[in-house]
Order: sequence, then C-alpha cells, then structure tokens
Amino acid sequence: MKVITTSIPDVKILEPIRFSDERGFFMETWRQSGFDELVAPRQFVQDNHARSCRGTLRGLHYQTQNTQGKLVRVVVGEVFDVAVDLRRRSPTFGQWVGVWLSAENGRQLWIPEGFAHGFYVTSDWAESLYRCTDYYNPTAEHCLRWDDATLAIAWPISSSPLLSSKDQQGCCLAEAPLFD
Ligand SMILES: Cc1cn([C@H]2C[C@H](O)[C@@H](COP(=O)(O)OP(=O)(O)O[C@H]3O[C@H](C)C(=O)[C@H](O)[C@H]3O)O2)c(=O)[nH]c1=O
Repeated sequence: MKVITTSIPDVKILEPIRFSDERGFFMETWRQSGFDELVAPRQFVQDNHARSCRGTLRGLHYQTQNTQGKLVRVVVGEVFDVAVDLRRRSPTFGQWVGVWLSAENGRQLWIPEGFAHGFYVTSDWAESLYRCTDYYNPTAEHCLRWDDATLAIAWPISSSPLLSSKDQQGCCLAEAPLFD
C-alpha cells in the first residue's frame, strides 16, 4: 500500500498494490495493521455501497455526532471525490481536496472526522464503496452546498448535476455547523 499526501495533511490517498496476470488482478484493499501504521489508528464499523448514474453529485455530507471518518473507493466507473475541512481551528479550514477515484486507478481516499464529503460521477455508472468509523445518525447529518461560493470547489461539471432533494437544500459554509 502506497500512501500519498494531499494539500490537506490529514486527507490521504491510498494506492493498493495490484497484482496482475493473465486472469486479471488481485489486491489487498485494506489491512488493519497497515492502516493504523501508515494512515491513522481507526476501527471501521459500517460499510456503504452507492451506485450512481452519470452526472450524479452526492454531498457534501457530514455528521456532527457519531462523526465519521470515511475510506472511499470506486469499483465501477469514475468519480471526482471531494473532502472539505470543517474543523474551525484547522489551518486548512474551508479548504477542499478533490481526487479522481476509479475502478481503473484503484485509489482510495481517507477522509477523517471533521470533514464534509461528496462526489461527482463522470462515468455512465459509478459504484462507490466506503468504510465509516461510526454509525449513520440521520438526526446529526448536515448537508453543505456543493456550489458554495466560498468553497469554490472546481467540480468537473459540464451541466447541472443530479442532486437529491436534500442536497438541493444544502446550507452555505457561513451557516454550516462546524467542528472544534
Ligand atoms: C448515508 C446513509 C443513508 N441511509 C439511507 C437513508 C436514505 O433513506 C437512503 C439514501 O440516503 P442519502 O440520500 O443520504 O444517501 P447519499 O446522498 O448517498 O448520502 C451519502 O453521501 C455522501 C457522499 C456521504 O459521504 C455520506 O456517506 C452519505 O451522506 O439511505 C442509510 O440507511 N445509511 C446511511 O449510512
């Protein structure tokens, strides 16, 4: 497993080693010891799987209770995956990282607690699998607008994204509940 730093030090890209041969490939996608040592000492308690059509934008979501660290990867298609730092005392508060995750590149993105997460689908279909460090708590879930002017996220968007009704009503950064 190769770990690549990003412009936000706590957000990391993981590149598993892929063993290819005439049958296809094999790769270890996660190992507790390696993650603890190279990324962060965390336990995951919930795995999610999302299938999304081209043009879908899910996010930007986060929970202020049961705060979730997320380890995201794509097993079908391609997405532009974004993490936004909402930790008010962080030197990178309000900054974002965007990473291409795809079945082809096999990359994973580690998004710690204190961040909002979202992704935009640029393939016909994309299937995202992600591990969470705490359980879903809809009563503590918040949605930050994907197009917040202050964040100015450079989404690779060619037309209006497909949003859930919840995501159409996201709040701006100035109104968003933050993390200490
Ligand atoms: C997130 C979640 C949702 N649900 C149920 C609730 C709804 O009935 C249905 C769809 O939920 P939602 O529209 O919130 O799903 P997404 O828009 O993909 O939300 C996710 O999108 C961004 C990218 C994230 O990082 C979060 O993991 C998550 O918020 O699944 C559950 O039962 N458990 C869960 O953990």
